Amino acid sequence: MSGTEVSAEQVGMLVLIGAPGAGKSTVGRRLANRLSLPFVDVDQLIEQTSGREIADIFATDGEATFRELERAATVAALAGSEEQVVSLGGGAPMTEAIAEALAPHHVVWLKVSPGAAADRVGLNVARPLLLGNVRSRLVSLLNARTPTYQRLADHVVETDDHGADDIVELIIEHRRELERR
Ligand SMILES: Nc1ncnc2c1ncn2[C@@H]1O[C@H](COP(=O)(O)OP(=O)(O)OP(=O)(O)O)[C@@H](O)[C@H]1O
Ligand SMILES: O=C(O)C1=C[C@@H](O)[C@@H](O)[C@H](O)C1
Ligand SMILES: [Mg+2]
Repeated sequence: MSGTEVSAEQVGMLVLIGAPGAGKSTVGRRLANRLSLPFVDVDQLIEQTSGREIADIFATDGEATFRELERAATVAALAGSEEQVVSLGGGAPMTEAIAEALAPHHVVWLKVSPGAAADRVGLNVARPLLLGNVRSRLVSLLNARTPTYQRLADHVVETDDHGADDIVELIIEHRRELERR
């Protein structure tokens, strides 16, 4: 295979998990382009289907309402075995029904340190759980979530020292190795 496109044969559903700022949306979109696969960003899907921004759902209805919308949208996106790339919300794997729905798929954890994630997300108010001291919020989130990300991932990619395009290539190379086995 030559050029920028890569065969999608045997790729299966590829799901990106990780903290806010890990690069799930950015890497997911580029990966899907490279593999010529559909791309689903569940945060965007929730915003499109509800007609509301996630920050507004958190502020008006609270986190529990958002988590229920997230559960329904994510479990639906993960149903079946369609060849696609799916980027989850940062907290999605903490919901048990979502963790269970990940089991049949190839799950890639984009690992990021709190410092690198804070530098990437900056002071973007579209991330309601990071309001206040972004770095210390990320430290808390990562402490609580790292064991779950670790448990659910089939493949871990360290992102602090790699640009998004490099990460796309690392994931594609790993997939090729899996397919050769
Ligand atoms: N590997 C990388 N190196 C440097 N910057 C990156 C990298 N990946 C993503 N970014 C940048 O970091 C910011 C956050 O990335 P992105 O929105 O893709 O993260 P996310 O994991 O989807 O976060 P969230 O969980 O909040 O949706 C964006 O500005 C993006 O351009
Ligand atoms: O880390 C989290 O819990 C979140 C991350 C975002 O992707 C959104 O799903 C939402 O802002 C919650
Ligand atoms: Mg995102």
